[in-house]
Amino acid sequence: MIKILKNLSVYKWIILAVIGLVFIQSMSDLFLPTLMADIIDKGVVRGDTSYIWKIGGFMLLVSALGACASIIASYYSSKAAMGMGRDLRLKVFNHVEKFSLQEFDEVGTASLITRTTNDITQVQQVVIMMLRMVISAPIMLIGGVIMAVSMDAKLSLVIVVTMPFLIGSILLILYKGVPLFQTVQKRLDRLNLVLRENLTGIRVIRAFNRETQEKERLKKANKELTDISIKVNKIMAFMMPVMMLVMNLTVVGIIWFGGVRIDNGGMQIGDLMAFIQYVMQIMFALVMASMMFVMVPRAAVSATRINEVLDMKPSFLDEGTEKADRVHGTLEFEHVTFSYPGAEEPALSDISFSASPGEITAIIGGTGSGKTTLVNLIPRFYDISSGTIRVNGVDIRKSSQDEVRSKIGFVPQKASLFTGTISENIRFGKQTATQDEVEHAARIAQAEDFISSMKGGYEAEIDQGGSNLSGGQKQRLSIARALIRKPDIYIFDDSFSALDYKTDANLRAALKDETKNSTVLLVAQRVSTVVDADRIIVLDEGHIVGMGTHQELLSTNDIYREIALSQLTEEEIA
Ligand SMILES: Nc1ncnc2c1ncn2[C@@H]1O[C@H](COP(=O)(O)OP(=O)(O)OP(=O)(O)O)[C@@H](O)[C@H]1O
Repeated sequence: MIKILKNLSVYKWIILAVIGLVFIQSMSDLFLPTLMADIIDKGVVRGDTSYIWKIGGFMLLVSALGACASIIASYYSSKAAMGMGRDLRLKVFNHVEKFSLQEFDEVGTASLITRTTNDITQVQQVVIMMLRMVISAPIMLIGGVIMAVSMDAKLSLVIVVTMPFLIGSILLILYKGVPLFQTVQKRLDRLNLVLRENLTGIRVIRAFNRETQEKERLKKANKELTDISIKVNKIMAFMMPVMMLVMNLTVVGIIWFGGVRIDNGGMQIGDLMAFIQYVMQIMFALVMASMMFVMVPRAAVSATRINEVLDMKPSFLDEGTEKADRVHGTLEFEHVTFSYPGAEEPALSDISFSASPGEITAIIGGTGSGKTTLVNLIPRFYDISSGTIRVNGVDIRKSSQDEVRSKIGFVPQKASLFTGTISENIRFGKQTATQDEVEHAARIAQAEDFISSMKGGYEAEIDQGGSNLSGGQKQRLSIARALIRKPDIYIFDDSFSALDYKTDANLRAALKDETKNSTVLLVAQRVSTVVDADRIIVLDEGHIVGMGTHQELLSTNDIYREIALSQLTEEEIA
């Protein structure tokens, strides 16, 4: 929590102002009962109206000052807390941006979202409370005790008796409630996860008629969160009644014993009324403090969750400085082995090959053979366990990730687009691209026809996740986005599978010219897509089990022949 609060340091002047204002407000609150005692004892009892007017006016002034200080303090404390929330969200987001996919897998996207939103809001709320109460509660407590004792030390014994009850019951409630806060946040994570899966997977859920089961799943996660929240609130709900009970009993005790003291002539009526107010202030200070004790542990849980993300070191550092431009358009894998964290077997073992400019290297293999894993290693989404990968003749660990990625045009297996226009989505690959470049990329990616048939053409809006486009259209835009960069290395991860055979063939033909000075890595399921490749790598369970041209592999590689025969006729193969 303290670590998170350090983020407030940029607002130190605002905080100092809040502290000053809260101090003024607390002092005026402490001063008022004494003035009231004065009015009663010297004005009301003696019938001195001018004294009542004089002190009454002064009381109004003091309260006005206190009220102004309180309003301005509220404004500035909210400003500091909200500012801190904004900064933290940005900080977490920027930090997460540096993560490799390994860290994403570890924390989970749903949890990252909860941590950046709900957890930060929890901390934000507690900061507002803290700024207001951290100063005023001790002042009111200590000031109240001093004033009460100075008014009547004997009567103060009543507080000494009741206070331990109050503090004891608050501690007991906290002891029961606080451990549950962690569970509340975890269950919120879970609810977010189920919600996210449901909303993003709505088509599949409907197609498989899984609505009922999914509703049940959501109901369960929702109920679990509700149950634990109710449990926590039930415990916390005891707090107020217990405190009010003790407070009211204390007041009854004071009136009782105070009445006796007034009867004996040891105390004046105005003093008793002021005394009651001071005791109320002491009790309220304790109530405020206990509210802090409820909110701080909850926010501390959130702070820990935020810190977990902030403290998470990317599994590899981005320390390389070399320029990746020794031999343009080349890609080399040298004895590369890679295992996912926690996996028993490596996903890729001893992968070696090299590709030169103008060449197409295709990767083919069964599902789960490691094709996507292999291409994900090139932009350094994951770091390899051993071996070397060279892009443009430079070891990717010796260059910065930005440098390596700037040389790559990556088309992922699942086309993901962003809200915005078609041309904005294509320009995602190169911000500075001209309209001609955008159109050229779209033409090569065989996207021109469908773009021009859309209302607004290149300025047509794309819905969230590209939901108003077909799978093949999304795929073509995602290809255009990579082409526009004119990179040294093109990576197509099974990017042609959503295209019909004709478009697939046209696209590959158009690409040939475009990629003369680059190297192309092409993951494919269809043999027809890879027949013209200069080199086909056959992957099986993470191993290269064959490498060569279509014809070479047909005669030498059983696995490749099997794949080819399952898809093409004997004539097509020949
Ligand atoms: N993020 C991950 N964490 C752990 N294991 C993973 C992860 N991604 C993939 N794997 C495992 O690595 C292996 C290779 O997966 P990969 O996605 O590379 O296969 P693929 O050949 O691309 O398959 P497909 O053709 O179905 O896309 C699989 O056994 C898979 O279970």
